[in-house]
Amino acid sequence: MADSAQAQKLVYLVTGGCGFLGEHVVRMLLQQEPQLRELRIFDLHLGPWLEELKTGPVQVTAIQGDVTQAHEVAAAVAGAHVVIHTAGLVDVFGKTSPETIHEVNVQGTRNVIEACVQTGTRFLVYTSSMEVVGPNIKGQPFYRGNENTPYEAVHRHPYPCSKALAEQLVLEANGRKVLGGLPLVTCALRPTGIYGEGHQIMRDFYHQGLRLGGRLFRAIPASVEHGRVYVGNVAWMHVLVARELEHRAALMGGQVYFCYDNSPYKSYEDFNMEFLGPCGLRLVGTRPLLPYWLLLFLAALNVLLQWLLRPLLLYAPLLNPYTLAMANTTFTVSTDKARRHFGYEPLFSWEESRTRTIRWVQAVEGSAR
Ligand SMILES: NC(=O)c1ccc[n+]([C@@H]2O[C@H](COP(=O)([O-])OP(=O)(O)OC[C@H]3O[C@@H](n4cnc5c(N)ncnc54)[C@H](O)[C@@H]3O)[C@@H](O)[C@H]2O)c1
Ligand SMILES: CC(C)CCC[C@@H](C)[C@H]1CC[C@H]2[C@@H]3[C@H](O)C=C4C[C@@H](O)CC[C@]4(C)[C@H]3CC[C@]12C
Repeated sequence: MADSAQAQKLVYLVTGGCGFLGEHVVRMLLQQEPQLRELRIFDLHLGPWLEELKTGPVQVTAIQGDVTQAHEVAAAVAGAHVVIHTAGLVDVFGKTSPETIHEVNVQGTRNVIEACVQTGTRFLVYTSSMEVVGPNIKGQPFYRGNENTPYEAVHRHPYPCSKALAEQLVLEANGRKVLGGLPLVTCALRPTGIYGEGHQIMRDFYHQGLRLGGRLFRAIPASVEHGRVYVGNVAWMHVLVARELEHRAALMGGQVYFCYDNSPYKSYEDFNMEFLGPCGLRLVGTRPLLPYWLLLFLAALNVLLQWLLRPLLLYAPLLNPYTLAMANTTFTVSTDKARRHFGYEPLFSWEESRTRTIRWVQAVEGSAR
């Protein structure tokens, strides 16, 4: 991002820095970005682990704030060289209202962009999602596609709708003049399903398997491929993009990149078993135990129950028509755009990613006892 004369001069801001991905981005920056002077971590909920970071050579500034509040965002952005905007509401289970998802993901992103423009920050990296592309509502497969693969991106669910709108805002902001007259340089990273240490849904599946006597029951055909990428590699891509945006602004500005690594192409459940298997769980069935129409019926029933129970309690199971469509539609990427544009190579091999994730699940198991 800068030459050696600027060593230890840079100020970075990570929004959502206490989330699953955000924490990995924060730790990766501290390990891999020697030019960092100050790292600002902006989140609605600050984690206690931030304290341990404050003893290192880089000034770590924790900022409790809300991306929907423009003044809070502007105060955090002022004076930062780079903003990595990972904050977002990730909800495909109906826990939050569509309005709130829109407010956080779209208005929050708009606030980040405006803060960059108003305060003179020139480099903005946005964490988008594969869901900006698909799977679409028609359930059409996206088989090992890349950033240029034609695909009918049609969304109805609030989460992908919000991510698509926010990504569009970020890309359109590329080239806008920021305070001081220089152009804003933006780009968007689109992870597929992220896994690794801290992945809440993996934890949920693990606990569900324990409750079912060490078994999970196959619901999705093994032939349906679902793209997955290790969190450490996604974090590494963010760090590299942030570093290279200045030098390669003409090439990278306004671009989108899928996040990828060497994780194998598998179905969602078979992929999870790469970690849950060594932790003692078994996936029962070589074929789905329930026919698809019955799963669809149960998914629809869950929506009805969620609606009926809403006045009393929050019922938000993993299975609903949207998550079923996500898991049951092939969506995998195969691309080298990040390597060509900014020299990305995965920092963690598949074996390392797998070992680290298994170790983490085992630690979750230990702490649950
Ligand atoms: N997890 C995945 O598989 C995945 C895949 C693709 C893209 N993404 C994207 O990556 C980003 C991070 O996702 P994650 O899985 O780490 O989710 P996460 O929920 O673990 O992290 C999001 C963080 O944003 C913070 N946040 C939420 N609302 C906020 C607000 N109003 N103001 C400030 N901070 C707020 C949360 O407190 C949390 O720490 C999101 O933008 C998500 O859309 C995630
Ligand atoms: C049919 C059930 C038995 C299985 C349900 C699995 C379901 C909870 C999983 C399947 C696919 C998962 C999503 C996918 O990995 C990608 C993303 C993109 C990201 O932006 C947010 C998370 C999300 C939606 C995953 C959520 C959990 C899903 C739907």
